Amino acid sequence: MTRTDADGALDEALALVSRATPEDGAHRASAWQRARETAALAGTTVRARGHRVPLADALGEVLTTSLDALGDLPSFDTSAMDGWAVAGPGPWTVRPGDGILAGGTAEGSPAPLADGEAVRIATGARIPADTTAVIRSEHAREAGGQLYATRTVSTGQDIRPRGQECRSGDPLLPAGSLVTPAVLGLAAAAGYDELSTRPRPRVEILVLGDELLTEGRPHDGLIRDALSPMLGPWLTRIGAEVLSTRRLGDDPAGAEALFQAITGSTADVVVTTGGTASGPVDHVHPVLERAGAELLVDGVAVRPGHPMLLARLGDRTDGRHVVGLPGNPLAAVSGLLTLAEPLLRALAGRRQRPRYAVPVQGDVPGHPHDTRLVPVLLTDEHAVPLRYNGPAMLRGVAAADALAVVPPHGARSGQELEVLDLPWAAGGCFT
Ligand SMILES: Nc1nc2c(c(=O)[nH]1)N[C@H]1C(S)=C(S)[C@@H](COP(=O)(O)OP(=O)(O)OC[C@H]3O[C@@H](n4cnc5c(N)ncnc54)[C@H](O)[C@@H]3O)O[C@H]1N2
Ligand code: MOO
Repeated sequence: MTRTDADGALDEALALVSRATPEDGAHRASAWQRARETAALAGTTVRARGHRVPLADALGEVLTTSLDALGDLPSFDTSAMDGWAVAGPGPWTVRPGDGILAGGTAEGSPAPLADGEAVRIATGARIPADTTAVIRSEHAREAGGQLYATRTVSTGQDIRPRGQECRSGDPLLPAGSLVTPAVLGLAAAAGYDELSTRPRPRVEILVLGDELLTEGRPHDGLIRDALSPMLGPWLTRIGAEVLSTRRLGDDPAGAEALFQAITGSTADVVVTTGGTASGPVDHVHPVLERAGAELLVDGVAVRPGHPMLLARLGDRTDGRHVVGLPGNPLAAVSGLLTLAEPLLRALAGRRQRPRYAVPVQGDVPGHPHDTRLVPVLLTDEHAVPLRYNGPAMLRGVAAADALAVVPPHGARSGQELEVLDLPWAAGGCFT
């Protein structure tokens, strides 16, 4: 998408989502799918950075330039099998000595074969000049210094010719490709030591709340902070570089610290938890307003998680983003999947996750107006909803493979529901 297209689409999305005026005045919530699109578009408009990194550090990043062949692959004619290199029709006279092994030789190229000559050769070894075929060891018999084929030999068999996979300069992968373990292997095979990639988006996590304990059992109205241990690893799994996770209080000093953290952060995305609702110590909205942030999403018609928000500081191309996750733990997961993941994927230059649907097992109750995200187990045939899916509960999601997207009014048994794989349950999670 060009900048202009992306800008236009973002404008359109924003016009639809912000400041909607429902008759009941209930909220200005974005529709769930629209909120995801807005988050993705917000990331798309940010100008891409690039860096060159050693191969291992590029895993999970996206190529900023195409991966072009630095030379021919294979770079020499290669034996595909252990056996014999032969020239011309048999039987052949066996060349004395150890044969040709994979790897370099002190003498450089192996000596050419004379017509009627055979030499032992290993898989991956260089083919001597004038070889016409390789015969697998199990398809030949050696007797009295002569080699006899036990099967018909066709010209060129079991020889991998130079350049079979690619010629120098051939594009192996386009810019924008995700660097997977297979890409690392290909890049190494092609002779690369470094790759040009887009750095992972940097994220800072701010966990708000005075009632949070960092160790021991909950007691006396205090609860354990469930989000600090969860969000860093989760965001890392979806491709972010997590710079820090800090806890801030709900008091005025906490609000000031939040303002300083949001305005002074060097991260591409600040993720906050808690303080998104309208309670007396819910500081996120006032702090964003004071910071001059633009609210791109202010509430989403999804349960749990409806107070989630997305804001931008600065302009579209260089701006930084704030994702405000609700404090209820499953509501925070909902915000992570609805806003943080699409934004981070776009900032990383990755395509959005492919959408797919699975029939649900059993009727699933719906919210009258809002989408529900419900933890499910995936079987070969069904998405099976799990209990303990309340906003304050992690028991369901901890046992789940995915979250099912349940439309307003619910779903009937067998109805196809979109599912959002959790990063550890789906294939392709290597970061
Ligand atoms: N008057 C209204 N009240 C509430 C609304 C509303 O629309 N109007 N929305 C409710 C919904 S829905 C949610 S979700 C929460 C969102 O609350 P906040 O984002 O402001 O979060 P807090 O009030 O700070 O905390 C809510 C809840 O979550 C617990 N919490 C917070 N942080 C953590 C943590 N790190 N680990 C574990 N649990 C955490 C906190 O103790 C509260 O129980 O607001 C509703 N209220
Ligand atoms: O929707 Mo709240 O987000 O119920 O937990």
